Amino acid sequence: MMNLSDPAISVRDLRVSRGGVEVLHGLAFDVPRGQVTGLLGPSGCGKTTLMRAIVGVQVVGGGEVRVLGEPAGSAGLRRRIGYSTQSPAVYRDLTVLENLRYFGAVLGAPKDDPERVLTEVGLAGAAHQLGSTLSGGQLGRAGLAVALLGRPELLVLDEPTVGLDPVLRQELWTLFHRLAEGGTTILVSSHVMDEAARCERLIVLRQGEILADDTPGGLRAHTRTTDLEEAFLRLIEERAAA
Ligand SMILES: Nc1ncnc2c1ncn2[C@@H]1O[C@H](COP(=O)(O)OP(=O)(O)OP(=O)(O)O)[C@@H](O)[C@H]1O
Repeated sequence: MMNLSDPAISVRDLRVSRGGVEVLHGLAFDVPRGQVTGLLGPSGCGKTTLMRAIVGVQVVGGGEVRVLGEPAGSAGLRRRIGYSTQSPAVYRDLTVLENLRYFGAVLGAPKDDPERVLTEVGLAGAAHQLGSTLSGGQLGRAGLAVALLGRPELLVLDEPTVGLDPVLRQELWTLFHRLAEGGTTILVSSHVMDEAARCERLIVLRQGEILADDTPGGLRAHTRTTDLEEAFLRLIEERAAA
């Protein structure tokens, strides 16, 4: 049995190779429940690979990944995790609403869930548009809507705010915090450090290693700067000096 105080995600000595090259070099960290944890780091540092390992679709070379008390990839976790990727799988010849009804049925989500999630991601106005006609930002939100179907306990969101205007970005962050207040655990990646301030906890990755695992406040205090972009640079300098 799992305790509510147990971490939602627990990673130990995780090693992953892609295309014959090791891209995650023995990561270890926990993600607390009911919080928004940001996975931050530059393009190519391994964020997507790490998320794939957590949702159980990545072959791992070593180590342990436990999610909601079970080994990553367990069949029982399928409906408990919502995952949105950077290239959302949305059928182009179905409308947004038809897509959500289809995925909702596959997941066994409540009948009115498609309408609920459409409103939550601000896509109700595009409900009857075909997948093929969506803009990049709309497509991303459609993928996010799919991830919200069935109210999963854990949301793993790969760069969900890329390409969105500031108003929409703000709305999505408000949604993430509202979901977290309701007990949902959220792991969200971003390559822009200004989004770090919106997270309750941060895991900063660089070249397949963890540079920091802290709160935004802790990171600012440790690096003696209020600017998280600057904090990132100081962490790199610190690592180089060590
Ligand atoms: N199929 C693959 N074959 C070989 N190398 C790969 C493959 N997929 C990813 N990589 C490499 O693994 C590393 C980590 O990639 P990953 O997609 O996890 O990074 P990321 O931090 O998510 O980047 P981005 O923010 O640009 O999406 C990169 O160096 C990438 O080039």
